[in-house]
Amino acid sequence: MSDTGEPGALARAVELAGQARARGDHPFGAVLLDAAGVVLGEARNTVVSDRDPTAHAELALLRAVPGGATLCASAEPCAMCAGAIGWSTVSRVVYALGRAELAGLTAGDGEGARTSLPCRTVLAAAPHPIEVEGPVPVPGAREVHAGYWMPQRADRIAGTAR
Ligand SMILES: Nc1nc2[nH]cnc2c(=O)[nH]1
Repeated sequence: MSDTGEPGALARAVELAGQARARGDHPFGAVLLDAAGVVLGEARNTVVSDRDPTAHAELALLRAVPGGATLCASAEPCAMCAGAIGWSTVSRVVYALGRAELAGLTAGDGEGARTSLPCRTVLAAAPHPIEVEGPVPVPGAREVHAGYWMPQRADRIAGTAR
C-alpha cells in the first residue's frame, strides 16, 4: 500500500458497499483515485435497483479515466470488471476482500460470485501493465457481506427449486 489516499479510499469503498446493501443492492463499492491520490469518483453496486446484472461498482467508474488512475474496490473485481479495466487506462487496482473469501461468504448464492477467476489472470492479458494489490485487510470488508447472501438462490437460478 502506498502512502497516497488508498487506505482512505478502501475504507470509503467498504462504506459505499454498506450503502449499496442498505439500498437493497449487492454490497460492493469502489473509489477511483488519480495519480496523486485525489478522489475522482466513487460508485456503489446498483444491480438490484437498476435491474442490471452488469451494474457493478467498478464498471461505473471506468468511463473517462485519466492516465495513471488507481481503482480501489471493497472486493476483488470480477472477470467482467477486470476485462473492462483492461480496456481503460487504469494502471493500478487495490482491493479489500479477495474473490476466494467472497465465494465462501456468498455460500453458493448464484448472484454473489458467479465468476471465481482471479482478477490478476484477466488483468495480465491487458495491453498495458496494471499493478494489482490485494487482498488488503480493511475493517468491515467481510462484515458487509455477513447474512446478505442466500445459498438457496443458486438452486432457483439453476431452475431446480420452486
Ligand atoms: N467486485 C465486485 N464484485 C461483484 N460481484 C457482484 N457485484 C460486484 C461488484 O459490484 N463488485
